Amino acid sequence: MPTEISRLDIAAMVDHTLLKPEATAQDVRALVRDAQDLGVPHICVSPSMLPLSDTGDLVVAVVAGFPSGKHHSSVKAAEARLAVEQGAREVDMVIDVGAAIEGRYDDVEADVAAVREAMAPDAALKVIIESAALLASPRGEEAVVECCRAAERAGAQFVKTSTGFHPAGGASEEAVRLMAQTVDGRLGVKASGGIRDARAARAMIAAGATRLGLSATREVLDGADG
Ligand SMILES: O=C[C@H](O)COP(=O)(O)O
Repeated sequence: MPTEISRLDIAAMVDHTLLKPEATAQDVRALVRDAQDLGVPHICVSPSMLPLSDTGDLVVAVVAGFPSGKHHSSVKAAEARLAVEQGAREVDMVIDVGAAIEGRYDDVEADVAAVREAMAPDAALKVIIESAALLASPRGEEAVVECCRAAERAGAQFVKTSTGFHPAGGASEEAVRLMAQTVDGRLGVKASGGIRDARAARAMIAAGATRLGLSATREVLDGADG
């Protein structure tokens, strides 16, 4: 295990995340305070929580088409546009996983492109491919690789493993490694879903993750001390 990955290294990669349906405005205020207290640079929240105040230097990410990805592309695009207008600097969109399972990668690309075009050029787009569901599907690794390629062709800045809400599971080292090999440094790779301790976080970074989506940020960072 690469113990040379320090707490600071991990913290710099974290999107401190609150996407639970029952989240309140008070919970989001606590998320912002936690992020500032823990020294993480980004937070990730649901669209209805915007606009936020008193976020200081925090980069705000908002999800679109979350969590099913089964929204019309124009709806995902409208969510992304509004989020950026309301102060988000990053958008985490969910693909239509069923389209990928059917091998309709051009449709995946068009969906991502619609969202990318709706966003200001300097805002970053992350594309959630629900890697555990794709790896469990008949096309397996091909679907992961082709979705990463579709995201890149459509102009995304990151590929992201998981919503954290899919029954197939969240991030795995296998998925992160495959995604990182596919984008080969041209895009970032965000590992998210089920990362609960420092050991898992370090394993994801060693596999090629450049960003971590965590709701258990405090537990992960506390475990990375020393
Ligand atoms: O996008 C981020 C995920 O929803 C976070 O998942 P988690 O609650 O399993 O850390």
